[in-house]
Amino acid sequence: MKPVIVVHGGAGRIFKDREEGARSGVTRAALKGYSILKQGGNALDAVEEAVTSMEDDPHFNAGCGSVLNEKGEVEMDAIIMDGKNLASGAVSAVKCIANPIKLARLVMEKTEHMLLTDHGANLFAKAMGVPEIPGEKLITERSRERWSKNLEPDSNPQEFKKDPGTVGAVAIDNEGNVACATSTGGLTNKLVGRVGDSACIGSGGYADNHVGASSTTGHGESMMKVVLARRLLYHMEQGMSPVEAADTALNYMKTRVGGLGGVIVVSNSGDWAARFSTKQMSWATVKDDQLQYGIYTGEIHTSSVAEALESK
Ligand SMILES: COC(=O)C[C@H](N)C(=O)O
Repeated sequence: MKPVIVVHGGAGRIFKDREEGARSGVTRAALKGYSILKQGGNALDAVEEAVTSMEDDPHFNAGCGSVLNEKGEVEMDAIIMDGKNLASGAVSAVKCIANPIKLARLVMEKTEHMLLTDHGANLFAKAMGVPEIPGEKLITERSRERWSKNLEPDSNPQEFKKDPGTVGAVAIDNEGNVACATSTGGLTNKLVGRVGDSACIGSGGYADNHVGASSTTGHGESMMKVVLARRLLYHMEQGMSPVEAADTALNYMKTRVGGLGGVIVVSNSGDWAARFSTKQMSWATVKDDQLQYGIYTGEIHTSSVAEALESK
């Protein structure tokens, strides 16, 4: 099987001054994940690496750069899933951790559980030797500014546009295993303790070697109502292509509950899609040593991996 990776850096509205940062952040993440796959690495390692790269990038609403809750703190959600055996691990409302996706992987691999939340997730991090960092280190000037303007959370899902930047990745490796990973700071001014789709299996992501893997972004409560990540894989099981399945699931979410969002997906035969019902979503993919990326509907830039690495 030829390896493929697809990543997203969040659906919503990306302000002009953030576009270049979002494009280079998603391409960097896709190239990092792909280089693991090219060296024979597995899909789980590739999606973890890609998401870690975007958690560390302050352009995105995940890890450093996360939006702030009503009390001005960062609380993050993340999930990772292995399509080989349907194992998955997640953390929700976790604080003071640089890379929630790594903690989610530890939940998957080192516990009998699938989701640890809030204080329990931090206790587990401590037990695993994951360093706690001051919460301030995750806060950027921009997220503080947006919080202090007291922007309401996006209670109207149809106008979902304020907090792009959730990150995610899906991949298939040369053994045909698929995996997904998703990580977010959630919604600005959310209530303390609010858990969104990105920590919930089937909503924020799903991976099954029998069909493929998906990672989602958008208005979390809407995505949870329609179980977006699993829904689109069902459509593929029913015979749709990744593009048709993604559009059908997004359209259902829009018409049924009025929610907007975006998805990335890779099938177990290596076909992929990056689709969104919001104005924008940053995404990038590498397949056959070719990088493609974009932000607006219809925008697709293409270059070889070699060219892309040279210009980095
Ligand atoms: C683009 O923003 C998001 O994806 C937010 C995330 N889905 C949440 O509701 O927590």
